[in-house]
Amino acid sequence: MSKVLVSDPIDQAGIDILSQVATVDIKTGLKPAELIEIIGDYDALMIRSGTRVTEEIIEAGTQLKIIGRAGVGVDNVDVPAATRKGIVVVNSPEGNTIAAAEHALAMMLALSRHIPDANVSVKSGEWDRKTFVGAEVYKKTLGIVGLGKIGSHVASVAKAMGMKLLAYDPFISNERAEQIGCQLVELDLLFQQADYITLHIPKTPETTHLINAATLAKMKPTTRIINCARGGIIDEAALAAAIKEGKIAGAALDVFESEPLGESELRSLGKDIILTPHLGASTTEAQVNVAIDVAEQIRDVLLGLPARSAVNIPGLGPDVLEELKPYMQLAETLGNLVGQLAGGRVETLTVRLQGELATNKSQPLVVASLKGLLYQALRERVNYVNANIEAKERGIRVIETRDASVRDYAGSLRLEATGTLGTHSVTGALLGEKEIHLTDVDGFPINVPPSKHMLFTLHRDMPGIIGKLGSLLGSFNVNIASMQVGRKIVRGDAVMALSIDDPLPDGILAEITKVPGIRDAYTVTL
Ligand SMILES: NC(=O)C1=CN([C@@H]2O[C@H](COP(=O)(O)OP(=O)(O)OC[C@H]3O[C@@H](n4cnc5c(N)ncnc54)[C@H](O)[C@@H]3O)[C@@H](O)[C@H]2O)C=CC1
Ligand SMILES: O=C(O)CCC(=O)C(=O)O
Repeated sequence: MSKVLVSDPIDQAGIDILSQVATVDIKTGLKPAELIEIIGDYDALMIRSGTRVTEEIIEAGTQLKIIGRAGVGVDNVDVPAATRKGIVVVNSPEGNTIAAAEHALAMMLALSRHIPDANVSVKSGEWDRKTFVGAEVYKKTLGIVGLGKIGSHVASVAKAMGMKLLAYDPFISNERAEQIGCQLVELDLLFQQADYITLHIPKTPETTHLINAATLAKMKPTTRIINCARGGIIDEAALAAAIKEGKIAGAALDVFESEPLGESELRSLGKDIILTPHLGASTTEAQVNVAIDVAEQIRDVLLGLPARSAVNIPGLGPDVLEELKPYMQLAETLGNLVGQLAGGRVETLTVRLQGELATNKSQPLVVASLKGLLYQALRERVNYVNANIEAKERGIRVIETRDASVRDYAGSLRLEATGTLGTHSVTGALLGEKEIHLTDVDGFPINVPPSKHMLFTLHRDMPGIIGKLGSLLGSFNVNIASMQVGRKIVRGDAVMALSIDDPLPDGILAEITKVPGIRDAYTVTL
């Protein structure tokens, strides 16, 4: 019989499901070394946010087939390490949406009316009605950063409370925002105008310290911030200073840069701050939902069935998967690339399946393309199962076309993304069994393997331009690994594709477009 280790408190409903197919051991509060010592005995690990599943733990899990995260965020799991070992990582994308949204709303109201401190005051025998005069949320402006599942629910309740809604989410369409009753605005405007700011975004390199001394300085002295998303999106030292100096009115935090919260200035800010110990998902209902959702997936995977919310491995039949696997990687890479070239908000993605891919069997490649396209927005939380729904929610129209007559390669894939900043296209194929090559960018033929950091330029094909670009990059200490020019006619327009060793330093793109003859430059990280 399989063995499952449950290392965080999980609702009994989940344990009951696991017990149908496995021996279940519940061992909470294990230290990393203790977990490493025992994990080798288990086929599955079920966690909440308390267990950090590091690469070391994954390496020690020699029998592990699946890691189940009873919740949304999988940032406490080293997903790439699990993927490398062929371990499925599953989560529950929707089981705690309402709980987290309600917690954010409760925090907003509690902060406005000083409920926690007033409660403590009465319980200690006082009757102080002066200290706790609050503010109404009615007719105030709520700025929602991240209009996904939780942000959208917060929006609909806040609307009913008479609040004006601004939102910032670069991956959501205006139509979708309007449906929810929000006006999409740039982040700076949201910071300047909002009376309340609530964060509902993942923690990514782009969102880390999104709230910092500089952005706090843009806010009104009456602004209150709520973070029930992830610790680290707010620079806690800068927040504490801003509250102390009266630059903003207060904050309510459920999540912290380091959890459990240790010594922190945040604890000393009195009634202007509310702190809860990562309780967003802690409702009876949500805990039942996520426990069932994840336990069912663990049971299925242990029975050899696909998982419905795998964040790393598609829930497709193994035979189809085996055949399409190299092309799935191609589709994801092209989706990620074309999304970054298009920039802004993508409205339409056209996927053309060419040559031997022009069959119904290749449909998963459309999903894989979408997964790649959405990677910048959702990181490891977009998967083959939710990519379609996530695209639909963002108002992205997907057009699928087939052309069996294209025979340059056995099979190739062309993606075209149209968005608020224009249209871009990329084509790719496999060389040999699985070596990915980009064969066309924006209609210009090239033949380069994608690399982690790339730079593309659109320029006039004229003498000296390559040298100038090379010297400019050199002056910024950017090392070029390879470079290729694609052109249709001599001295016409051309595309240059460069693989570079490191990400481009800030500000250099603007310098590149100042080089005479270079019209546009794009940098991507794959
Ligand atoms: N406190 C708690 O106990 C809980 C916390 N969470 C956290 O709440 C957050 C939101 O969860 P969901 O709404 O379920 O996720 P979601 O994926 O439905 O929504 C996230 C939204 O953020 C947007 N986004 C991504 N990068 C962005 C950026 N740089 N700027 C603005 N928007 C950006 C995405 O387009 C997406 O619409 C996650 O971080 C999740 O881990 C979720 C449940 C419980
Ligand atoms: O498991 C928990 O209580 C935390 C939930 C959470 O943060 C999430 O689902 O992302």
